[in-house]
Amino acid sequence: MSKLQYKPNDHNVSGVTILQDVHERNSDLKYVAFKLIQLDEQATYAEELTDKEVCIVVLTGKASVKTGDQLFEELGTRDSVFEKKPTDSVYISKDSTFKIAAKSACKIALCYAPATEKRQAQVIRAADNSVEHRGKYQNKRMVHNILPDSSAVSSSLLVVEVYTDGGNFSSYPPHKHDQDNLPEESFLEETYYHEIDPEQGFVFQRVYTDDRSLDETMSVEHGDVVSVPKGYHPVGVPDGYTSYYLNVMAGPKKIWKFHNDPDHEWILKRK
Ligand SMILES: O=C[C@H](O)[C@@H](O)[C@H](O)CC(=O)O
Repeated sequence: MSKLQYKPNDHNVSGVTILQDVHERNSDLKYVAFKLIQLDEQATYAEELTDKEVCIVVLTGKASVKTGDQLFEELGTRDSVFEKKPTDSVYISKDSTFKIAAKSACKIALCYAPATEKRQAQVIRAADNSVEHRGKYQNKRMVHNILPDSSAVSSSLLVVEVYTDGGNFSSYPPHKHDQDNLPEESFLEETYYHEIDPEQGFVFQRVYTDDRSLDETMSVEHGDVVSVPKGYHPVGVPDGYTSYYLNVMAGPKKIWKFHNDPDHEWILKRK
């Protein structure tokens, strides 16, 4: 299996299962870190942040989040990500503590990035997500912008979720953002947390560089994480299945300026 691909764990302690935990010590990532936790009803999970900020995304179920003297309640809008509606999230800054309490069984994504300054904790309600329908032909996909680069909420963190129906590609035509070379291109590392409906499905993801010094093509399954330290990173979805992924991006500057693979950019010119 590719070193970029992470299979889920299932070690449950006191009602909390850390399904995914990708960070700089087990990946080539220096900016982005990602956790996926599953909480049994009434279970709690707490953390102390020092030099990182976090976006807590309530993927499924209902939860509350307490940080300092702020309590964000009634978080979560769906029992499955495949209800295809935005959900609620909470942004928490560096040098903070937080505690998540599960009001129902829930799945929570913890999306981390380095923070340069202390900011106000904020709830990002589902209604605050802008929804984009991108692409045509067989590269149609829907994007929920939780923390786009235009958001003033975070210091360096970008978080989006993407839905791709069967027979389509997303993150396509292949693009990359691995050069700190604005205005041409920004440097943003990325993680993909994948879910597939129905769950026995798989999607193909390729991560590759222009010189092919990195060129990994993966069969990605439900619950897998793929790390993208650099390179192009398209996803293809077989007929009959629906793909969901949650993207976390971060780098030296919170700007998403990507560069399309010139070999494939022509597809954008079709009428
Ligand atoms: O760089 C961003 C990621 O590749 C995805 O979020 C991608 O942009 C989603 C898409 O437009 O297909």
